[in-house]
Amino acid sequence: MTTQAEERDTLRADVLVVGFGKGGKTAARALGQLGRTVVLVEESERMYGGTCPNVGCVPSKGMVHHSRLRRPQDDPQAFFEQAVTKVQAVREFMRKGNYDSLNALETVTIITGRAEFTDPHTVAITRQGGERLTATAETILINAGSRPVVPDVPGLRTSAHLVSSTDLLERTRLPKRLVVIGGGYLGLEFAAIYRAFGSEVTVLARGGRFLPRVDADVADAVRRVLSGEGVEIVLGAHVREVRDGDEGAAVVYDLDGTEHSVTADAVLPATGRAPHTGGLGLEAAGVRTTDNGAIEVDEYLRTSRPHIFALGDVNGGPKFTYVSLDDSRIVLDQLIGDGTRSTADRVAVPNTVFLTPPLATVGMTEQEARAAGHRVKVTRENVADIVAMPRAYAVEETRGLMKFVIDADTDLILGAALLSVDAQELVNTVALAMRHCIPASDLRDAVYTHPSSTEAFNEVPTVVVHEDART
Ligand SMILES: Cc1cc2nc3c(=O)[nH]c(=O)nc-3n(C[C@H](O)[C@H](O)[C@H](O)COP(=O)(O)OP(=O)(O)OC[C@H]3O[C@@H](n4cnc5c(N)ncnc54)[C@H](O)[C@@H]3O)c2cc1C
Ligand SMILES: NC(=O)c1ccc[n+]([C@@H]2O[C@H](COP(=O)([O-])OP(=O)(O)OC[C@H]3O[C@@H](n4cnc5c(N)ncnc54)[C@H](O)[C@@H]3O)[C@@H](O)[C@H]2O)c1
Repeated sequence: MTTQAEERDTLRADVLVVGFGKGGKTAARALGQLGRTVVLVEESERMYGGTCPNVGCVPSKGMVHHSRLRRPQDDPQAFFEQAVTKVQAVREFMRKGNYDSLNALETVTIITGRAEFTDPHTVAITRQGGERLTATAETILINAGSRPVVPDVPGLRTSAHLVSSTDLLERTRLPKRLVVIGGGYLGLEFAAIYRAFGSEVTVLARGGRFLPRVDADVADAVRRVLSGEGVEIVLGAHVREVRDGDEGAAVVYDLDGTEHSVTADAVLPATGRAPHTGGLGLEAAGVRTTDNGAIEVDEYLRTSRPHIFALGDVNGGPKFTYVSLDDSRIVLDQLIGDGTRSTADRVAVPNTVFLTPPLATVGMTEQEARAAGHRVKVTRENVADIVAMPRAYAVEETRGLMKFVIDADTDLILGAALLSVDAQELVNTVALAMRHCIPASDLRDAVYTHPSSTEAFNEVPTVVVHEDART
């Protein structure tokens, strides 16, 4: 039974959103604009807008940008400090913009506090300082994001030199020697950023193959770019221990049966992120999780309680801002549309590792295409050799390559890997072509602006380096 005081402190809304991430805020705005009452609960006032604008995509790409502007005569520490200040100012601008744009809607109430389910329709909210209130709604959207995983390496979690990506983005002291454990998205982006700012950087990557999710020729090209910038990449490293000492942390690893050690004043584990479900009280709501700790959802993002949806990183799908955004489209379609949109509609979702030049990929690798039974035609060219793309020379960035994997029988594009200037933009055009079954020859014969990077598409699909024989 609820007491009178609890009744008074209970917020009632049509929709309750837990977490101010991309999916949650987009859905909250759309529903609020339609006149639905929405309560959005965000645990930290520093996180209005979620991970991406505060401690993720936007500040990290800001740091990529600033790191490339450093000239040899610039003092590394002073330059770095200025860059952090500028990037944090953008964060503040975006944080405020995110808050204001939702707060401006009369139908939306933002509560800053931590939400925990007490039953399938209710959450208890604990504000900073301990004040508690409750919120209840017919429909609930969970958009609680993810948390970095710190591997269970002796000495790592207690090391004074352990840093997270958030720590690195916020601190104004440039690490002299950075060791990155893990060679995925975050590891490689941060390695390149801090190297360009002037840190000595070592990436310890497990497994014998660099970037296992791309073809070996592309991975080699990426490795050459990073090594050329002075990033040391150790493949097949098994990190055994982190030992703090006077000179910093000694990161001890095995390589081919021999023990090695590298000393660092900052150690960044970049070994993946896990869905942030701890403390949500999902049991009280009857919401099931998977073996990986993600909230279990169907293709419409409904959880095991059909009135509760999970959007973004917390549902265990690909961890990208644009996927969280697409999740909001699916949920909105369930709530106010015809209910047909689902995760199955996602075809040719591209992604980019924001190196310099960026690596952008979409669809299948050459290996995957063959495994899927296609007769494959591969076209590939080094950026420096693409006559149709003088932009690479104009902007002095001729590193990298472009590669297309094409179905040799249908001429449909199966996948592409673009390591080149502007790749983060180019890949979206390829993805659109793939989604709409536009053949490679149409991409080749289209009229593009000049001098642009897209012009490369006039040429690269003609440079065949391999075609599987007909069987
Ligand atoms: C350094 C870095 C760089 C990245 N770069 C890119 C990139 O370039 N491109 C890209 O697409 N993706 C990138 N990502 C991934 C991207 O940031 C995430 O996939 C995306 O932000 C996830 O959004 P979301 O909607 O799942 O939730 P989030 O934006 O993570 O929001 C979840 C919110 O919920 C709040 N919350 C959690 N639990 C509770 C609770 N119990 N009560 C109240 N509030 C709660 C959190 O404080 C948080 O604000 C990057 C990630 C990192 C860390
Ligand atoms: N540009 C972008 O879109 C971008 C940038 C940064 C982060 N992100 C997102 O953030 C998430 C987290 O990034 P991430 O790079 O941490 O994860 P990730 O999954 O991309 O890479 C983790 C890497 O760490 C390795 N690894 C795991 N355990 C290890 C261990 N004990 N020792 C050594 N290596 C180990 C894995 O083999 C893998 O290569 C990603 O899923 C990604 O979606 C995206």
